[in-house]
Amino acid sequence: MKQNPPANSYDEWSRLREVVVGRADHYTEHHTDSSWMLFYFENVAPVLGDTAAERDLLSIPAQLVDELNEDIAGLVDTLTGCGVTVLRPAAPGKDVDIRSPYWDARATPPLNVRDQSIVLGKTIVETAPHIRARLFENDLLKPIFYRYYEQGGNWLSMPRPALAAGSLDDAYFRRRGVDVSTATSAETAQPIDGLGLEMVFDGAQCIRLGRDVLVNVANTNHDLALRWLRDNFPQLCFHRLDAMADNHIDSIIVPLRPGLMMLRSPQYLPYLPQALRSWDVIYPPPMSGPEPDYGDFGFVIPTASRYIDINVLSIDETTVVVNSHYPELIRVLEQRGFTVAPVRHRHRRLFGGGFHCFTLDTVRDGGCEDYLT
Ligand SMILES: NC(=[NH2+])NCCC[C@H](N)C(=O)O
Repeated sequence: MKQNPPANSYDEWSRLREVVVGRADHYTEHHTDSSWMLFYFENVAPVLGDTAAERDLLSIPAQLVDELNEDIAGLVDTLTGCGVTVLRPAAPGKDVDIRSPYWDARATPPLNVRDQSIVLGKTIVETAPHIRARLFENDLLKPIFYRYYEQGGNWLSMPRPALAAGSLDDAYFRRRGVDVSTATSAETAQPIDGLGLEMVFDGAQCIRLGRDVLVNVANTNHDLALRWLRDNFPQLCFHRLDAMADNHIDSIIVPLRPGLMMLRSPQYLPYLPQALRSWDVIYPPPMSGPEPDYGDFGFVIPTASRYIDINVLSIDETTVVVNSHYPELIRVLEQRGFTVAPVRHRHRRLFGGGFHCFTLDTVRDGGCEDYLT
């Protein structure tokens, strides 16, 4: 009988053996409470404007969810066809409301499984959610995490944040003179006496390069998490990227193999550790296709930027899964000698993620190597 391997995932590019692919069943609402608004502020503020505070459940047309699920099925088929074992979270229920002593929220399905966990070598780390609606999302991955634990892997969790009123830091925006009061004035949670800013952090704020891990730190919530990572993983070298983005960085920097990365634009080079700046860079080509037209669906808002399509998933150092709706990038990668597995992903801007976000690579061949010296 085939023995399941323990988790082993140190980088973003070595041969992929096992991966969790998220699921979007019943993803027909965004609960736009203050924690959601603050997290997606850069994406949604230009569209929502001052009306944000009045909206609570923002509905997503069922047809778009169905199409998303078709595209995810295509991703699963492609990965399976490439010899990768695909694992899926347990099925989320419909209209699941969750409640803590300080707030309530409509639970988010486990679609962007990159966000609430990070695999650091043989250890699965559950991170500390920013968005209240996501606090129990990982419960649906626990069957998988137990499987790896039983194979001898380690499993850690950052302290679970209360996400009470006042837990989240808006320093990233204050530094830039951006007024986030449309997000924060919509606060409906209760405070906890004496609790200040908490440790709050998503796995997708990290990019793994073997022994070295890039960590985007944009505020005190994230700084607390960086300290936790350093204390718990003394064998790894965490590089602090100072506010390179509001939170996730996997639509900005995507290492493709040692010595080669994709980078959103040269303006991000100064944020990177010196050793990485000498890597060869592919800058994403302009997209010629039109933006999807959602006019017929009434009110839909983007939770990802137009750069979300650089969020590719590597199967190995020469094979990448890329959105078939971005033929310009496919061409550039092929010219550089990559084999591209194209997969259709129509609604990537509506659900906050591309193929890297929708996946959690639990087993890859690579080890704890030093690729920076
Ligand atoms: N792991 C993720 N969910 N990453 C998505 C990052 C999207 C990024 N904030 C953008 O708008 O481009």
